Amino acid sequence: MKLATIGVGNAGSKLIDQMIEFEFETGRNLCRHALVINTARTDLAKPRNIDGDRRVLIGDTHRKARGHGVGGDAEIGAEVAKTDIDEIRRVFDDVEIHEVDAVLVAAGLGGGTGSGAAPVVIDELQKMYEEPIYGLGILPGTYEGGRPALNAARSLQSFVNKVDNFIAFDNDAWRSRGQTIEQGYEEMNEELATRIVTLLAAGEVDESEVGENAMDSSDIMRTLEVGGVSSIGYASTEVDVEKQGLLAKFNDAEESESESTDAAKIKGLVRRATNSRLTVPCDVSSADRALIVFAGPPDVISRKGVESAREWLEQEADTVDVLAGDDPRPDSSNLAAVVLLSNVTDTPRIDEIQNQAVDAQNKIQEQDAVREEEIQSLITDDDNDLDPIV
Ligand SMILES: Nc1nc2c(ncn2[C@@H]2O[C@H](COP(=O)(O)OP(=O)(O)OP(=O)(O)O)[C@@H](O)[C@H]2O)c(=O)[nH]1
Repeated sequence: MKLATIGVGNAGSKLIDQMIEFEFETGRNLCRHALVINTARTDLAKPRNIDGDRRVLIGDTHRKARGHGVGGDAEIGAEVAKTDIDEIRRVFDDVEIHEVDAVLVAAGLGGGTGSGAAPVVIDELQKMYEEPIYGLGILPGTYEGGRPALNAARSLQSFVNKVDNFIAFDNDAWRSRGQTIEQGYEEMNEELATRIVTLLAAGEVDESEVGENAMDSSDIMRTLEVGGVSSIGYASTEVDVEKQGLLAKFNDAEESESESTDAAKIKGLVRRATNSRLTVPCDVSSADRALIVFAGPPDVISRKGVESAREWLEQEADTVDVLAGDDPRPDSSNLAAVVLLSNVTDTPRIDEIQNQAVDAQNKIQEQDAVREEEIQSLITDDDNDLDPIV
């Protein structure tokens, strides 16, 4: 697949940057266009793989932002994106949209810029292009408190309603003990970039150059077109280079034995990917559609294994809509299986965020009511202090 990628806010920009890094390292070419949008000048300077003219600072003339971010305020995030929409549109104009299959917008939903500005950006993209728009959103951790949860709950709803599919990543599920938050983020970004690029870069190669088992970008788009929230599972294994070289010399009996071992390994890999820590924890059987990409040297991808893995996933996901295909990487020293679970409806963390957001909203309303009462009593006291008119 070929993508135009847009990072909104700090987390969104870091993610796009990390995706490009992973691409370089593995010889892929998924992100044909990459741009980042932010309200904080210092954060905008951080990505290592984005050209200077592909970084857009918004809200620098807004009295509450002034190039320093919006401090978690999603309303200001949305406001500055609307005010500076011409600037954003001007940078979009340079995107050669006919070169890409879809647009991916990434954002941290707990932040003011990510949650507020990203939906405005998506609205604009929809006005400009016919191509599908996918969202990649990071859900804030419980430890961050009510405000990020409230931002996320609101933004999630508008993301899911607007985009063609929303791929979620849960910071809570990926947090490890004994790390600072920053160290944790770095690792999480690497994990997420590995999954998203391995999945979406399948089908980037011209069909005529690869075998009939190759995954096509239209298969991925078909799986995503059901909309809703999606989750991704991943597992990989080292490839035995020696054995690959020896395979051709096997006699018939040895070949069929080795074939069934390879088939079992392929199925085992898909099982491991499905039962691994998913980008957002969910009940696998609630998926509407699913897809498996095998990325690695084509010689080690047993057809029998692919078919039995596909059948196994059909049962697990309780859907007949399961596609499987290869992303041939002849020089790779490992084989990865990525499982996309599309439109999953049973996602406990999303329910939790919604509850956390309701609590936060109630608390804000209570605080507002107390403040209102205090103001009223001050006014009344002031009235009482007035000298009687004689
Ligand atoms: N996984 C991951 N999550 C991050 C990272 N940085 C921030 N987050 C999460 O994303 C949310 C938003 O943070 P930022 O992206 O810094 O905020 P912003 O969208 O730039 O908005 P403001 O700072 O309010 O202007 C946070 O609440 C965290 O949940 C990161 O590098 N990786």
